[in-house]
Amino acid sequence: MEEDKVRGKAEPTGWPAKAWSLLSAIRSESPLIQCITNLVSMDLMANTLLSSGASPAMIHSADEIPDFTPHARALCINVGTLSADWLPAMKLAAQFARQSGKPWVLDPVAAGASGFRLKACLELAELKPTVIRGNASEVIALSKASLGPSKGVDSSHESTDAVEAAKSLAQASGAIVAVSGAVDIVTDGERVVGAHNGVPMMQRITATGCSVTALIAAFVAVDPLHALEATVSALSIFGVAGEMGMNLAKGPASLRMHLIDSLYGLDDAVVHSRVSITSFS
Ligand SMILES: Nc1ncnc2c1ncn2[C@@H]1O[C@H](COP(=O)(O)OP(=O)(O)OP(=O)(O)O)[C@@H](O)[C@H]1O
Ligand SMILES: Cc1ncsc1CCO
Ligand SMILES: [Mg+2]
Repeated sequence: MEEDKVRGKAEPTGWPAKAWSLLSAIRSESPLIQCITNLVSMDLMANTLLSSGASPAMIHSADEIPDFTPHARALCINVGTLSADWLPAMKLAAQFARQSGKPWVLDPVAAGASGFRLKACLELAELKPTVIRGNASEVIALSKASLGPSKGVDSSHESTDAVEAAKSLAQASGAIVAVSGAVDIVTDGERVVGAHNGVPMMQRITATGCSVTALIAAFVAVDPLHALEATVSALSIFGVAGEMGMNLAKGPASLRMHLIDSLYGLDDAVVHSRVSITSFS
């Protein structure tokens, strides 16, 4: 009973089967995912996508976007090391993705850290992202359109503190909103679903959040009509890879390696026994 309150209601609809079928689709279709991301995350993000079976391309020049973006199956935009000269390319890519009917995912890194960053994130959120994924502090800042308190790129809040902020951001933007943390929360503004996988050590590796945002783009690429289900599946699968990796890791650096290996090696049996997704409403 007590556990039900904390973890949500048991899910009868076969989430592990859904997560496995989407991961299998990524492995067989190898969707091309364009990433415009920060300078810290490029390596881990590209390797996360490759180990899932997707095909990453870290292409950010505005000169290339008209030719390239329409060929990508999905786009990931991350503002982590934002500067004024990158923002127009981000907006242009988002517009090309929309025009070509492709999903795109926004990671509003440190949205509350400065006025420049907050304004940029709010402008990007107006370009109709399919999914917005941030940590709790980022989602609260974006939802309230206000600065901090912020530890920069790390969260000062728990994901469960951000449920109402996530719902109102989803309603205002039309996006699925995902809040990462000990429990990953995903909402379309009405439904709220939680993924309970992962290990705390994942917070000790920079860019795990950025990388799971790109993984969400790959999951949404293979099931664009069910973005909420694809988003929660991606978060759960990444968490399962973290759990499996943690069995072999000695600390953050080796977890980084084993997480990638584990994502590559996930099989039907592990996914079915480990994926833990529940509905909150
Ligand atoms: N306490 C925790 N227990 C289990 N998993 C966690 C925990 N905290 C974070 N995670 C997982 O770690 C990953 C990164 O989430 P986090 O909230 O740290 O993102 P972030 O702050 O955007 O990270 P970054 O900016 O470094 O990319 C997610 O997959 C999330 O589920
Ligand atoms: C550490 C850091 N600083 C800007 S982006 C980034 C990666 C994690 O978001
Ligand atoms: Mg982040």
